[in-house]
Amino acid sequence: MSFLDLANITKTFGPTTAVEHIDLSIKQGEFLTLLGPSGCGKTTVLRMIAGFETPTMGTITLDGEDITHRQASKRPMGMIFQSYALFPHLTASQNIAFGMQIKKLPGTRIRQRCAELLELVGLGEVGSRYPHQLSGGQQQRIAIARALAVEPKVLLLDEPLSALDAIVRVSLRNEIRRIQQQLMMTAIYVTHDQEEALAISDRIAIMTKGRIEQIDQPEQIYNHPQSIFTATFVGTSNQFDGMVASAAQGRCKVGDYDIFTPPLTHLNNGAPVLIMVRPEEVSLLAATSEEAAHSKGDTKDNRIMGSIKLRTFLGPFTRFHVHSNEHTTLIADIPNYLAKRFTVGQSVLLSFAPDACQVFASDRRTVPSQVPVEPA
Ligand SMILES: Nc1ncnc2c1ncn2[C@@H]1O[C@H](COP(=O)(O)OP(=O)(O)OP(=O)(O)O)[C@@H](O)[C@H]1O
Repeated sequence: MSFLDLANITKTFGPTTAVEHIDLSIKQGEFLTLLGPSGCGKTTVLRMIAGFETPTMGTITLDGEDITHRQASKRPMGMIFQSYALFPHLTASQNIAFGMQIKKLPGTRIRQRCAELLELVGLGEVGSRYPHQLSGGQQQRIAIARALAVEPKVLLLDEPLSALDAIVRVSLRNEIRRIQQQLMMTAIYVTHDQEEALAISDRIAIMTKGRIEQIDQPEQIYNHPQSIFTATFVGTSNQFDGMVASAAQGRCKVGDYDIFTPPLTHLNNGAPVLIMVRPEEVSLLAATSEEAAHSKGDTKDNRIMGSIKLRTFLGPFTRFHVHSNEHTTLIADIPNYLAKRFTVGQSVLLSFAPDACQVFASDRRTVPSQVPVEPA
C-alpha cells in the first residue's frame, strides 16, 4: 500500500515548467531514487515533498493525509543536503540534539538518543568535536544522525554524497542503505549518478524534462529500459539504426545485414528501430581462430567483423573499441582473463546474442548500411 503519494504534480517558476504532471507512489520503508540529468526537476520534486516549494497543481498525501499546503516545519520529514549544513558553532552531539531541544524533549532522553544515533552512524567517539574537526564523510554522517533525531516518517536526501571523494562515497552510500533498512525508513534520494542509484535503491524513477520516464527496480531499469532515453542515460550501449524485417521472427535489417533480436511483438514490419546492445553482452573472438570459425554456423548469435582500435584497462574488465569494416565503432567489455588474448590492430569477430538486443521504435531515418553483421 502506498505511503507517500504525489498526484498530478506540476511546478512552474514563472515561464519555466520544472515539473510536469508527475504521479509517484512510494511504499512505507521503500528507498526510491530520483535519477536524471541536471535541470530535469529532481530537486524541485524533493523540495515539494519537504514543503520548501508549493506545487502549482496536484496533491501530496502522506499516510492518508493531504500535506500539499502544510508548512515544512510541520511535516515529519528529515532532509539531508549535499553541503551537510551542520551548525559550525555546535559540536556533533549538539547538532544532533538541536531538533530534539526545539521539540522540548527531556534532557536525559536527548542525551540517550544522541548516543544511540552516534553509534548508528558509526561515530560513537566524536560527539564532542566541532564540524571543522570532522572529515566530509563524518560531517555527512552527523547530518544523517541529526535528520533522524526527530524520528521523521520520511528521509529526503538531495545529492548527499556529491561533495565526497570516490571511496568515501561508496562506503557512505552502503551505510545510508544499511541505516535505512535497519530503521525501515521511507527514503527519497536525489542523484545524477547512475551507479549510485543502481546500487542503493529499491526503485528508481528516471526523470527527464520535468517528467518521469520510467519507474522500476534497478535491474529492470538497466536490463529492460522502456525508452531510448532510459537506455542511453543509464549505462553504455552500442547502437544500430535499422528497420524491422520480421517482427514475428525477431529480425531487423541494418543496412544490408540482419540483426537477430527477440520477437518484436510491439512493432510492425518495416518500422524504423534503434537496436541497443550493452558492451558487456558483446564477446570477442579472434577472427582467424578455430573458435570463431566453429561457432559461425552454430548459433543464431549476431556477428560483426572488425579490428581493435583501442584497449582500455578499466580495473574489473577491459574495454575494447572495435572499428567495424564499415567504419562503425563498437564497444566490448571483456573480463580481464579473456582480454589478455587481444591486442590493438588485431582482427576480431564481435558476437552478441539476440536476447542481448533492446529494440526501440525510432523516429530517426534509417541510416545506410554501416555494420557488417554476419547472418547465422
Ligand atoms: N527557484 C527557482 N526559480 C526559477 N527556476 C527554478 C527554481 N528552481 C528550479 N528552477 C528551474 O527548474 C528546473 C528544474 O530544476 P531542479 O533544480 O529541480 O533540477 P535538478 O534535476 O535537481 O537539477 P540539478 O541536478 O542540476 O540540481 C530548472 O530549469 C531550474 O532552472
